[in-house]
Amino acid sequence: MSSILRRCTKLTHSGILSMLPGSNGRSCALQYFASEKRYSTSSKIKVDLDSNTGVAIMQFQSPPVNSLSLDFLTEFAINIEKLELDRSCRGVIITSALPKVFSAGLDILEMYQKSPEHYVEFWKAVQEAWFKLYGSSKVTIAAINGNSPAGGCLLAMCCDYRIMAENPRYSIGLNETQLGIVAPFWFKDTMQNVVGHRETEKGLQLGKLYTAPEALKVGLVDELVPEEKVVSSAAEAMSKWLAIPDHARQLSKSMMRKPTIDRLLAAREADITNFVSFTSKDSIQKSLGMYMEMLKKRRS
Ligand SMILES: CCCCCCCCCC/C=C/CC(=O)SCCNC(=O)CCNC(=O)[C@H](O)C(C)(C)COP(=O)(O)OP(=O)(O)OC[C@H]1O[C@@H](n2cnc3c(N)ncnc32)[C@H](O)[C@@H]1OP(=O)(O)O
Repeated sequence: MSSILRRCTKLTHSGILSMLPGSNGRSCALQYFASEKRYSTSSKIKVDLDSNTGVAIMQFQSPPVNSLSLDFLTEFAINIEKLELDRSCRGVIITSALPKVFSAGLDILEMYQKSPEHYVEFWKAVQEAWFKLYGSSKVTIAAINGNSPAGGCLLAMCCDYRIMAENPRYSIGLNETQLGIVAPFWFKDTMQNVVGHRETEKGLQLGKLYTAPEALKVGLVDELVPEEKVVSSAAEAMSKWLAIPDHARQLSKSMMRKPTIDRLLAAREADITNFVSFTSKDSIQKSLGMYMEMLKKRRS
């Protein structure tokens, strides 16, 4: 990994990168990885695995805002599973290829005016993505280079380490209550495991979107770096995590996360039933419809 950083630094200093369109530290890291094995070319997510370092970079590329649709979540779970089974992969960096947004969270359209059967399928995909990422034995680092509300925040919180762009206009948090919906218990558990009980209680009730500096202060993210350095800093952090023997780190991770995973495993079906009956309520549909309208108005 340090070879990646040395190479990035060399290129930046030599000015070669500045001759490339849209070049910056972020693209340097991406270009380096891109020169390695293209792991997957699915439409919404790109994965490149560097066979020398064992580090994969997963880039979300689903315009306009990387919302977590059924298709996106399915692709995501498949990619994480594939990397999990690949013994040559030791770590995964998750980031966005789109400007200003890491992920806008669950795709609201998947929860709006659809059939109960669709809600079941969608929620199973949300659960599956969480099981795969939260339960991954690999080192997972979120390189958060844009806004990351709700489900986007959940994905980031599932990772072992979070690095966010220090842009104060970017925010992250579980803002579900602002939409009139309630984050399920395992979203809450995941947040509580990151920032503790008190901050989760405040954050969840208020549906708080933390600015990048606020997120650092409460421990929702671990580092803030200039936007162009988010991916290279993630690569740097990754090298520290990979210096620990895999078996010892993996057992420690599993020991910390197993109770949280077991809790959803035991309540998987009930959680789906709850989601479907909650989402199907007229009042919830009304709230979601109004929220989508608000997003559109804000744009115009
Ligand atoms: C008792 C308990 C039982 C359990 C019950 C469970 C209940 C369900 C729990 C489900 C939990 C849900 C978690 C979620 O993830 S909900 C999603 C929350 N997401 C948000 O609130 C983010 C909304 N989006 C934004 O704030 C902004 O888009 C942005 C991410 C900051 C980006 O801003 P931007 O200015 O760059 O882009 P913008 O113009 O706003 O958007 C572009 C188009 O994209 C559409 N869009 C945005 N977000 C979503 C989304 N999440 N899903 C679908 N579509 C989205 C937006 O409407 C624009 O569309 P258009 O171009 O105008 O048509």
